[in-house]
Amino acid sequence: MRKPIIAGNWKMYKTATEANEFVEKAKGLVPNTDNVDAVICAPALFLNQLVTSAQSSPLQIGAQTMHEENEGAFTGEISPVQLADLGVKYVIIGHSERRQYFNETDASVNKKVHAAFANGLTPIMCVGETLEERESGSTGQIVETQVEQGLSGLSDQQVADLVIAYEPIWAIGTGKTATAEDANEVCGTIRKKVAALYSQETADKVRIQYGGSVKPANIEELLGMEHIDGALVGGASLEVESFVKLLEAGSNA
Ligand SMILES: O=C[C@H](O)COP(=O)(O)O
Repeated sequence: MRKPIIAGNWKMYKTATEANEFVEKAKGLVPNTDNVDAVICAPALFLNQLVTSAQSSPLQIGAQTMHEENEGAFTGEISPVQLADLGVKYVIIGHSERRQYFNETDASVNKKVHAAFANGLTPIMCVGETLEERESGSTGQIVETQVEQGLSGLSDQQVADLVIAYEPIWAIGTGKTATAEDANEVCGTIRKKVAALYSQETADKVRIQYGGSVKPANIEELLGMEHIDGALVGGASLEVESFVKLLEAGSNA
């Protein structure tokens, strides 16, 4: 059985003070980690302080993006070496907002996934279709291509260790959630693609999250689905109370 992973993505929200207060409060409330992985992906500015504050608690800290090079003249960017040095464990790669506003492509996502592994970070690789793509019936083909290109050149072990987040773009921050059945169907398509590219054994190990308007009211149904192993959560991860409820659902899944 795959261990559920609930990851909050704070995006560009919270001040340093608010971020600290959240982690101080949340870290004592994270349920039994044998049953769920709990991650907060915070703005890069706060990673240092949050890793320190979450130390020796089950809460793990992740980044929201990174550059693919270890170092260099890339003004404003943050490297995998710098993240790993801080003690960051996870990094979101290729979130749809990065693809849409910062020109990230499947090719750059693939480079970043390799760079994350090379530095001991676990990538949360995001895939998902637009509303137009869904309506034209090309969801399966879109996510299969994103998976194939994003994973290109990885070993079986690396694929088994990474996390894939399926986020239909039309469901992000809109209050519209894919039905649990629809989300499960696409997560199943992703797993089947991993099996075709690697092996059934590897596909059975990779954890696939659903993301898009996940909240305490809908998480249980989503986690009850065969191919959904967790959630990547924006809005509902900003308040301790709702984040902890999501973790509890993960722990009981
Ligand atoms: O990374 C998280 C997703 O973009 C989902 O955001 P949301 O839960 O606010 O819809």
